[in-house]
Amino acid sequence: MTHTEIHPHDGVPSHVTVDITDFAYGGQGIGRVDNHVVFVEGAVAGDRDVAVDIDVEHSSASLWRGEARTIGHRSPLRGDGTISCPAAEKGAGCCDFLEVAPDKSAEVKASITADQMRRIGHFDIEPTFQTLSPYRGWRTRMRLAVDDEGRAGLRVKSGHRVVTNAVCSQAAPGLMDGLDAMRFTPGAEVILALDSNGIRHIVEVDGGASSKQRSGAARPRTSRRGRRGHSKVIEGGNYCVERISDNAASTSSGPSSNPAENSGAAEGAAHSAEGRTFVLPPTAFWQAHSGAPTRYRELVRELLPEVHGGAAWDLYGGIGLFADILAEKTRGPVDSVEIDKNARTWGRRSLNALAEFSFSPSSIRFLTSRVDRAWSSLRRNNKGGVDLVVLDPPRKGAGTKVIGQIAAAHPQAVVHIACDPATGARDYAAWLDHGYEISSMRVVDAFPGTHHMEIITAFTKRS
Ligand SMILES: C[S@@+](CC[C@H](N)C(=O)[O-])C[C@H]1O[C@@H](n2cnc3c(N)ncnc32)[C@H](O)[C@@H]1O
Repeated sequence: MTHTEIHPHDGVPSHVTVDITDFAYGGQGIGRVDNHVVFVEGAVAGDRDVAVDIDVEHSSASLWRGEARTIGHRSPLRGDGTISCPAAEKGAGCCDFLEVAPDKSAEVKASITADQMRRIGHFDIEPTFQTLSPYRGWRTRMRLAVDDEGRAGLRVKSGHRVVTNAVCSQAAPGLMDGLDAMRFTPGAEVILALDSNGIRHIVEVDGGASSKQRSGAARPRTSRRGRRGHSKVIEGGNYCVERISDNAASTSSGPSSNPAENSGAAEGAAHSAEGRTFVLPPTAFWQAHSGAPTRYRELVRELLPEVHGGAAWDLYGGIGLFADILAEKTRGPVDSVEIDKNARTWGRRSLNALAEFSFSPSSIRFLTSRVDRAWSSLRRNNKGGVDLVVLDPPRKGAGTKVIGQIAAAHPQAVVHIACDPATGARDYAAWLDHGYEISSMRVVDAFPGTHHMEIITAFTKRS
């Protein structure tokens, strides 16, 4: 049923009643009123007779945005409402997909992915989907903002206000405990990491605020000033570690109620994946879901063929989560390319800690470079060409130019991991344009309770 109501403002009504037919990538429900598309927060595809308060300020003549006030008939995709997030209830922009039933979430995300592939990539596909346990308490890494009073918390969905004194239900047990009592530098950011030994690492890094905006505690000694959202890892900062579970004995300097007093060199956080231990700074990239590193390694292993005597690239490689798998597959050289200059040291250290190898550890080379500037080194290192490629770019994707450059080296098989279906669709279409076909696309519900997902796609060269 559709129904528009009263108080038109520049042609945009203040209330409508709609049926919700689809999901937007962003988690909102989509309904239609005549020729108008309505994006509805809090609505789920399949809801009917949804009364919507329209946000007139943020709507245009053709696209209206609003929030569900009441749901006439609930969608079968809805959960029973028993899962909640205290931080989201206070306005934090964290858990924005809790209306969808946990056992339907992966399927819904696969259909959102298929929709993005069709609209942006202009190809049809039905991805398979997988869940990842646990559904709540899965996040081992968090980046928090610090408010004017030095309290750390999550930002509200749209805006800069920081939600404090509320735990996000994504957080692994203990990750956010006791934050209310801690004080940090106003304007800074706080990284929390819970490692596989049950050690919590708390690092204060520069949040990009000017010194005039700061007050109170001293600046982190070794941090560099950076823009918010800048992709470089900011090193140093005030740091403390503490043991919050009985999994292992801690050699930490904490606990402390004031991490700002615990300035010191960053120790590594130990994370395990498929039984392998990777040690890396808490500020470096590591997959957020506790089960993701193992699952992704299993998928990369499953989706790539063995090419003994070949060569491989692990692009956007982090500390080399996939490099040893590529080395096993090729028994030849693997180049892991990563922009973070610490990755080489920590990647090598983690590799050297391996007790057994089915490959030569020296065959894995860590290159510190942007991927789009690594071609001459990669060509020099791989005169015989490359056979296998894993690429795992950040949310903005690799871009069509980079895909073209990889494709020019003619790898026979590629696994491309995308955490955004829109940029993923653009990049995947570029592979199709360069003579590759999709042999498998898996959507993993790796960010449960949020609208995010991970898409792991295998391509093979068309003969
Ligand atoms: C999604 S993470 C994947 C890391 C790794 N594959 C893993 O799973 O642990 C993306 C990585 O790309 C790195 N990165 C971002 N932009 C880059 C670029 N232009 N060139 C090389 N690495 C980049 C980031 O520092 C980050 O480590």
